[in-house]
Amino acid sequence: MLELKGIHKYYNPGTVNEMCLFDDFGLQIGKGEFVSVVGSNGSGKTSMLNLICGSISPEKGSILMDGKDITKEKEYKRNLRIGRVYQNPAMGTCPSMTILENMALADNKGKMYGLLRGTNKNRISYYREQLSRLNLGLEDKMSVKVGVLSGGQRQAMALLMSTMTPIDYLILDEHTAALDPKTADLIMELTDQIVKEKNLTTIMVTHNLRYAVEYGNRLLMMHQGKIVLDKKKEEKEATSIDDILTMFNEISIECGN
Ligand SMILES: Nc1ncnc2c1ncn2[C@@H]1O[C@H](COP(=O)(O)OP(=O)(O)OP(=O)(O)O)[C@@H](O)[C@H]1O
Repeated sequence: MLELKGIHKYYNPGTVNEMCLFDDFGLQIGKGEFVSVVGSNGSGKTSMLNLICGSISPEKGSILMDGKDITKEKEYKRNLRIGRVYQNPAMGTCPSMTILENMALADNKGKMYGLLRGTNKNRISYYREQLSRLNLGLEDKMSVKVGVLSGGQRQAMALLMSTMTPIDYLILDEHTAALDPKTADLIMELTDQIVKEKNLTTIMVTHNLRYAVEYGNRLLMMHQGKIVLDKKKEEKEATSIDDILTMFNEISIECGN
């Protein structure tokens, strides 16, 4: 279980640009939940993910992972249990390294001298097997530099790499947003497969309402640092894209946009 309790988050505190994003924000995510998060621009979705991953700290409040307070735990330590895929495919892979080197690096996350240990024969055939799941032919291009791959190919690799070590949580920050519709569908299918196979507790921020409705078992909508909609299981299944759009429109009218 992941818990955010009484979170207060300010940006630029003590300056004329001070902005309070979260004022007593709370959220509980149960083990194995796959939560889709939608919301207006600037509603705090990425900030929430950054707080969970430890990329930013709250001014007040606590973050608990399976009952343990991790509020002060460093990002690199949390990352041993969390996999994260970003919107930009370049974020999850290293362009100047080969596919093989990238896979070895991901495989050895958190270990010392990762690259050397990762290049033994058994592991290479494991990487080949994993890459072949993508159906992109990458298993036959292991010595090619990742920088020459397309965005979709890189994102598929980023997803594979972020879930290679035994993690419990998967954080997806608009991870299909930079991809063409067909490739985005492919990455979404792959995501769903991996989440189910590894029973990962997943938070997926997306502006794609179809994905938000079709995938996962819980749907959150955020607005101005608050959760304004939280639908679980059957209630989520009964929610349509039109329902979410209506809610978006109501929020916009309230804001005068
Ligand atoms: N490092 C920062 N410094 C100052 N303000 C920030 C910083 N990061 C985010 N903000 C502000 O916090 C608010 C929430 O931003 P955040 O990126 O979390 O929203 P979001 O819901 O992910 O938005 P989008 O859908 O546009 O990606 C915005 O008003 C943003 O300008």
